[in-house]
Order: sequence, then structure tokens, then C-alpha cells
Amino acid sequence: MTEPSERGLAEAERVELTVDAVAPGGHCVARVDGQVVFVRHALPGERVIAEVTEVHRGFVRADAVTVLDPSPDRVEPPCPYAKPGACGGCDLQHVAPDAQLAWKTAVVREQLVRLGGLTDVELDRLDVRVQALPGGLLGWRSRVRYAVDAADRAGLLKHRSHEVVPIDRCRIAHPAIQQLPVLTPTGARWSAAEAVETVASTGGDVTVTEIRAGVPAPVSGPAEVREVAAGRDWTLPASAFWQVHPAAASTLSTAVLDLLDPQPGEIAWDLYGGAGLFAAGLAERVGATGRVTLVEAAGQGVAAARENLADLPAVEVVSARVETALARRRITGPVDVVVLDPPRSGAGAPVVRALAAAGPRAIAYVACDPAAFARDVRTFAGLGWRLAALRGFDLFPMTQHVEQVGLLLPPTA
Ligand SMILES: C[S@@+](CC[C@H](N)C(=O)[O-])C[C@H]1O[C@@H](n2cnc3c(N)ncnc32)[C@H](O)[C@@H]1O
Repeated sequence: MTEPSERGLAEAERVELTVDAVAPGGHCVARVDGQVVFVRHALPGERVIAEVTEVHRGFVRADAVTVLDPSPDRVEPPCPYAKPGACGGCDLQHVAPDAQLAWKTAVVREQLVRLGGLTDVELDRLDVRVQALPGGLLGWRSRVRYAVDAADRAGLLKHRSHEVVPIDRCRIAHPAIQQLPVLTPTGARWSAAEAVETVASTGGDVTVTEIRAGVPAPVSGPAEVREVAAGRDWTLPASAFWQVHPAAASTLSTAVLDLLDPQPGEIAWDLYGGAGLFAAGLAERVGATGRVTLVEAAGQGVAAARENLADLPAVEVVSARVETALARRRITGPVDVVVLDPPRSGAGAPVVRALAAAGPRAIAYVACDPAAFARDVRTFAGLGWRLAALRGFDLFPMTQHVEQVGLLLPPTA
């Protein structure tokens, strides 16, 4: 049972409105008699009829179901399931490619102003612009989570729901995944297929199975994937962390090394290091007289890093939580350069404070959540550090997600 909002907008009610700016989360903001409405399937400036999907205290969510006055940036979604009430996997299928980049740039800027304390002038100076990766907007996703419900319907989940939307194939999925039949509950049809790995989990009545491109068939036991990135071959457990877009790992590695410019003989930390993507590049740059310490908490990440970086004697892999490793001084300065690539929640104030105290000459912060990144930038700023450069990358076309690499410099720099 949903409660009516203050104005009385109720679930399923339709309201005509003018769409305002983009907001984090894949929707735009609108106001109806002062009431905030977060509208999906819309674009800034459009006049639409929106249907209320959720009512909350202080705001409602809605889908644009009829577009009365379309934006010039509106396109026909290439996927037939990307529409109100259907698949929740993509947020921006109705948005032209360049406008998707502008959308993400606007979100990055807005978060850095609102949560990061930066000014528009500073952001103009940083020239924040989200860039596309090679390969286009479709066929990039190397992991897809298909779901099957109790009625045996297979597909993807509806937006903010556990309801399964049956689909034939996911257009943003990697071709190796698109060529497969959509899953069966037993996964039986996959066993003979190429390029799959299944990681099953159950949420309520819905079974979710992750399919990973790049696994040689037949799959038996814990599957491994091979990747090529940053000029190296990688072998990883299929369920270990690795960037989802095929061009992402090399793009990020190049950006990090470019911004940090590690020098021979320097000491580097790769925090939240996963299988060692950044540590590998750092080790090459600091050379035999330098040192790289990778810190990773997940067992399979640690094992993958030890295996994949075995040829790099400058690298030490520390199995620990970053917070603990810093607080208990399992890693201590001096350190010259740091790569910080935390999960969506960000590094957090204790880690930021410990890093500032360690005194590196530069930190490259790789961030997948603009809000968490902006909060950490604010903490750095409180310690006298500044965001000296920022690059944005569209590692997740058609979705609301965006990746950033920021260069943070200490007060003396
Ligand atoms: C965004 S991924 C980055 C991995 C790696 N840098 C890469 O680019 O492939 C974040 C990594 O942090 C690890 N992680 C999450 N929380 C952690 C923590 N508190 N301490 C150390 N590692 C953590 C995850 O297991 C994951 O490997």
C-alpha cells in the first residue's frame, strides 16, 4: 500500500510535466507544484506525460510514458525492452550517443559541486568531459545477470524490482553472450555453449545467474577467463573482479599511468588492487629499483594478483582490508605514488586521512560512483589536497554509470 505524497500524487497516477536537469541514478528531475519528481525515460527540456511508479515522503518516481515535446537528443531505443515498465538494465537507450556523454558529464559536475565543494569555475578549469570507449554502445557487457522466476520465465529484472521481464537477448551484452539462448533454470543449455560461466544466486523466488564472456567451454569446476590488458595476458577466476567493458582495463591503466607518471626507483601503492591491473603498469615504470605494494581484501583477487604478477619481483601483494593495512601499519610510508580504486562506497575518511599522512606526491583515484568520489575529494580538500585533473570514461554505455580517474595533489605540490 503506498501512501499519497503531500500533493496527493498516487502510484499509477499520470501527470503532465516539463523535465528539468539530469540527476544521478539515470533519471531527470521535474517539479509539479513544488513536488520533486524523478522521471525515467525522459530528457531535459522535454514536455511529457509521466506515470508515477513510486511515492515517497518528499518525492515521487515516475516514467515518461508519452513524450509531447521531444528533445533533439531523443532517439529510438535500439532495444525493444528498453521502455517504461519493461527491462531495468539500461537507463539511457533513448538518449543519442553524444548526449549520453553530456548526461554523464553533467552528473559528475553536479556531484562535485554539491558533495565535493568544487565551484563551476574549478570544474571548467578541469575541463570535465566524459569520453566514449571504442566499440560503440551495444555488445560491450562481458557479464550479464539473467534471472528466472518461479513461473520459469527467464530474462532481466524490471527497474527497482525483482520482477522478471522475459527477453530473447540483451543488446548491450557481449556477442559471445548474445548468441546463447536465454538461460534455462538448470543452465543445461549453456554447458555446451562457448564463453559462459554461471554463478547462481537466489533472491526470493528469483534465481539470478551470471554469465561471463571469455570462458572456454566446456565449463567444469571453477572457470577461468583470459584477458589481455595493459600489454599483458591475464588469467583470472571467472567470478573475480575485472572490468566489464572489454576496453576498460587498458583505458584505465593508461589514464592512471599518464596522470601519476611514476618514475624509476619510486615506491607505489596499488590499493584495492584486485588482480593487479594497475600494479603491473606501476611495476614496469618504477623498474627494478622501485617497489609496488598491492593491497586487496578478496581471497581470489589476492591469488590472481600473486599468479599474474609473479614475473614482477618489485611487486608485493598484501592480503588485507585497506583500512586495516593502513591503521595497523602493515603498509607504511614513505610512498611516492598511490592508486586508489575502491568499491562503490568510496575510500572513506579514515583511509583518506591515512593516505594524506603517508605523504605521497600524487594519488590517482579511480572511481565508479560520482557521489562517493566527490565526498572523498571533499575530505582530501579539508586536508589541503586538491583535485588537479579529472578524466571521465563511459565504461557502461546505455546505463547511468560513469567511471572517473582523478589526480589528487598534496598542499605542497
Ligand atoms: C573496483 S575493484 C578494483 C580492482 C582493481 N584495481 C582493478 O582495476 O581490476 C575494487 C577491489 O577492491 C576490493 N576491496 C573491496 N573492499 C576492500 C577493502 N576494504 N580493502 C581492500 N580491498 C577491498 C575488491 O575485492 C575489488 O577487487
